[in-house]
Amino acid sequence: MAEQLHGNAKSPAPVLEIDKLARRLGPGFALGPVDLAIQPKQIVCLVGHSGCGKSTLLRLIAGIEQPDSGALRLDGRELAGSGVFVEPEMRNIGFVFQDYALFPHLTIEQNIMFGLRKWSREDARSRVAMLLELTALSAMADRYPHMLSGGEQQRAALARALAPQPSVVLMDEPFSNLDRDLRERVRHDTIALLRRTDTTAIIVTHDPEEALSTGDFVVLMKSGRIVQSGTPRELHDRPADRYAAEFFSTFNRIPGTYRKGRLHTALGVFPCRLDVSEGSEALAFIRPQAVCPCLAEGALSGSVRSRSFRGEIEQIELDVEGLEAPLTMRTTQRLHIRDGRLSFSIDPDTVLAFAAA
Ligand SMILES: Nc1ncnc2c1ncn2[C@@H]1O[C@H](COP(=O)(O)OP(=O)(O)OP(=O)(O)O)[C@@H](O)[C@H]1O
Repeated sequence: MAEQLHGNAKSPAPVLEIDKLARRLGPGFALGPVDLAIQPKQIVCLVGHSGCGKSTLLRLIAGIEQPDSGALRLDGRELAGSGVFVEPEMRNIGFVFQDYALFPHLTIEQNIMFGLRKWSREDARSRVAMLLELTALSAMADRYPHMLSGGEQQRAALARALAPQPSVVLMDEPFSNLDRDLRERVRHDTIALLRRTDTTAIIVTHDPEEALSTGDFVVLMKSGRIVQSGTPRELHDRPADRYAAEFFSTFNRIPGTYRKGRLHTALGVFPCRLDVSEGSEALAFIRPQAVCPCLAEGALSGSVRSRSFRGEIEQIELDVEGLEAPLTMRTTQRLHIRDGRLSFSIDPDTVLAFAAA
């Protein structure tokens, strides 16, 4: 009992509960069933390649699409499922569209005010003033959307979504319309604003790095299903399968044979747990940064095929006896390589193993 109480104290009731939600779109694509629980104040990144169903899931949560089956609860209230369907405008959910979708004929202040028609005039005015201030748009309150830069429009769209104090804000690729330099800054400011306002947010992105650096919790999708969800570190360091591993990182894939809890390869023997029979072929996934140059001559060495200096790091391709493909190494060290040969070691803690099939 004590354990249960402790467990409850650690994880508060989820804001949003998605229970076996499913939706078929035409003959070619089926989403789900998807299960997900989102905690208060969490920033969740929904990530995956184009067409995996991220936007469909977001639209189902928003109520723009109706599910074929499953249930959706927000703050314990049923939004969809068992004959219930709450219309989008009654859901208490904010939405920031990829193209921001600001009303062109309204000023920025009027855009933010739009969702507050049921508020008293005084409360609405003070809420809008506060959001203009928080998004550094006070000086632009009377401008129309086309008179704002891309970054400013993004902030205005976020302020409009936050105005009615939604339980959750959904953002569909909110940074993809911005050029690279601006994207980094706008992303930083957006996350800071979401944190300052204690907002629960679901952000869709197809960029693995953006997902890892932005989300408290990352949900990786493929073909309408969730492949893995967890903290950014869990997904990066302990991917559930090859797909998840290769989505977030590049690897050297080294063939080997599985025997007695170890993977035997041309680069050494690595302890691992695989659900395959003794003697099966398997692959060691070795990150380029886990291949470490040794100054002294070591047991492992290779001849340098190519070097590519990239500023902070150098990438080196090595031909190693026993390996068909070159081994990629990334190092921050400044190396003086003599005779075209380099000794190296492998950090075994970061090596992953997967069945070959
Ligand atoms: N109205 C529709 N009718 C039929 N198929 C659809 C419809 N809307 C989307 N699809 C298909 O459903 C799949 C998932 O689309 P969705 O927009 O959810 O993917 P996504 O992961 O958000 O992709 P992207 O990153 O490119 O926006 C795609 O294959 C798409 O072609």
